[in-house]
Amino acid sequence: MAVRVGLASGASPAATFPNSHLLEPRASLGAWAPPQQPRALDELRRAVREEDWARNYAESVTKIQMQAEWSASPERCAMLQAMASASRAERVLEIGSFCGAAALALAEVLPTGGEVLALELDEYAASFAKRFQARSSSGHKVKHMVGPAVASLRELAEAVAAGRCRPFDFVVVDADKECMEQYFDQLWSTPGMLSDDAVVCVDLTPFKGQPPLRYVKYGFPYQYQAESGQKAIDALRASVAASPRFAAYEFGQMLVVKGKPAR
Ligand SMILES: C[S@@+](CC[C@H](N)C(=O)[O-])C[C@H]1O[C@@H](n2cnc3c(N)ncnc32)[C@H](O)[C@@H]1O
Repeated sequence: MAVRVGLASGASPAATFPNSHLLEPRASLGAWAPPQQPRALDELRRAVREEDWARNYAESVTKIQMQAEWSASPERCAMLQAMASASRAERVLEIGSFCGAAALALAEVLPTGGEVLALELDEYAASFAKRFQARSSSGHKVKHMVGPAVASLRELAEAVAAGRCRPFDFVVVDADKECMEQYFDQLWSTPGMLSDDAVVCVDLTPFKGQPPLRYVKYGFPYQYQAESGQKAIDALRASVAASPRFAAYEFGQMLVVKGKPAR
């Protein structure tokens, strides 16, 4: 009868073929690993965390007091990537792109020829995004429009009407809460702005993306304060739920909306 000698028998893992590689000193094993390229998106996230956003605002580098926490988390990016891929999106619009974490993540899953158009109020945030897009093989798919999103959307509506802009398949609304319903209405009321199967994701996180912050001079310590935006969030939720035009789902702090097919 053959005697089976396995690890459970107490044999040294290095004493049995083909485990001889375990005898190699650790340092030489490293030679087998391919060099790890840090992803541009990881580098972007680190740089956003390390940036002094309070000082940028104090020194008028940015228009509003921004916060590193606004940047899309790996989980949010993965969720957006999964939805955009599942809906076979080619053209993506992001309203409120900050330093471009979600825009770059979405660009990574778009097919060749796909495009992410990132709308952002602040020039500094947009140029921050461009630095990291330049280091990514998908970065060329991201284009920017800088300025108030209401004005950018109006410009886009004109371009759509003139046939200079194709409909968007996937939209992320993640800017100020005050105008979120206006952005939503601009998207759905402009003929040709959205494709028939478009998916629109609206961020529902209170306080996120809210400008400008008020500096409260009374009390101690002095601090900046922002509106939570909760009223605007509730109003959009209610109007979408009441409309026979939409099918909506809520998850991951987002309202995900699709148009219902006409009967
Ligand atoms: C929560 S952050 C966006 C995060 C981003 N989606 C990401 O993936 O990291 C909100 C952004 O909206 C921008 N924003 C706020 N009000 C805006 C407006 N009226 N027009 C355009 N952008 C605006 C802010 O400057 C900020 O960068």
